[in-house]
Amino acid sequence: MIIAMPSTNLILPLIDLAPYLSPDATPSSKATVIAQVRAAVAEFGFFQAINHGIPLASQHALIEAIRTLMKIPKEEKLAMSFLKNPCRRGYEGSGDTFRTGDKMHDAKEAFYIGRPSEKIEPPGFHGPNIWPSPELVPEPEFRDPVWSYYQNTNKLGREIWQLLIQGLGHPGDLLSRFTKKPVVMMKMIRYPPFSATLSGQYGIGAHTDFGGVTVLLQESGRDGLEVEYKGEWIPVPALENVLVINAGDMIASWSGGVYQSAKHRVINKGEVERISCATFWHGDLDATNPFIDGKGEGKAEEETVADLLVKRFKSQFSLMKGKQTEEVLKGGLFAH
Ligand SMILES: O=C(O)CCC(=O)C(=O)O
Ligand SMILES: [Fe+2]
Repeated sequence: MIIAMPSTNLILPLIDLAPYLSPDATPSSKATVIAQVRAAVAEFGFFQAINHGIPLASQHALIEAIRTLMKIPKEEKLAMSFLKNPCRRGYEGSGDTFRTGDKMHDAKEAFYIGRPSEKIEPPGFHGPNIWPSPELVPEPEFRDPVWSYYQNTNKLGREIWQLLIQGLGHPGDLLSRFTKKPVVMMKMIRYPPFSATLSGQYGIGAHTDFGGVTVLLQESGRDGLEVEYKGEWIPVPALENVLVINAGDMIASWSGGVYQSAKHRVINKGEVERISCATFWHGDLDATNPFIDGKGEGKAEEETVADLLVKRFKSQFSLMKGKQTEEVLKGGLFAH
């Protein structure tokens, strides 16, 4: 297989979040970080973050938990398939995702959890998470570290949203306008080694994230992520304790194009599997652009978070067997 090699020496900005997040942050140290984040996301749509507040032990435990889960027998994973789940939690098999325009299915496999709620309401969005039975994977080996990391990343996603909001000149607490019960989905991913992918197949094909803030943890040393910048692919190294943060299409649209939503893809060229975890921090299902005070006109401005989620699902699963797609859509399911 011929892989286009990244042809650039560019690196994504690396931002130290401590002067914003630490208890002794001052208005001026916070302003510096707000400006750095605004500049990075306006230019690249992405940045790398250090001193982000997620303990290293929590990151390591999560990576191990994902590795453990992915090793259980295939039929046990398929029994938890997200395609059968009424609120799109659970297991996505290799080959389940196919974006319109792609030549091949993604090689990755994934497992989703989200904000848990007892009731499935509305169908397709909010509901309980599913977990492997403790006999199969004891809770300390999956459920506990995953839930603990989810809470950490959920907290960080909120902070990043506030940084971006302030970068547009609004008070950070504008966030409360669209986050009463926000959709915050976490996708734990395994990319097979290069030798186990088909010729021409990507781990995850080029795409933009469609929603709000994405916080990505990569297993350190397992490179593979590339971000498009002015027609070139910038490789993003997988560094220990460095998170990769990016804005989705909804932020690009809500910000009137100030922030970019950049295309990115993953090719695992290594001879070992690659583990990563992306948290997608969106907003309330009925939220529309909070920056225009409900006065905006035109389709893009009226699109709700729920509309965007459904649209993405339709485009990613367009080539699934017809009947299955219909059933899944009827249930209001969607995917990232
Ligand atoms: O695994 C990665 O490095 C990127 C994942 C990603 O882009 C996504 O899930 O949307
Ligand atoms: Fe992505």
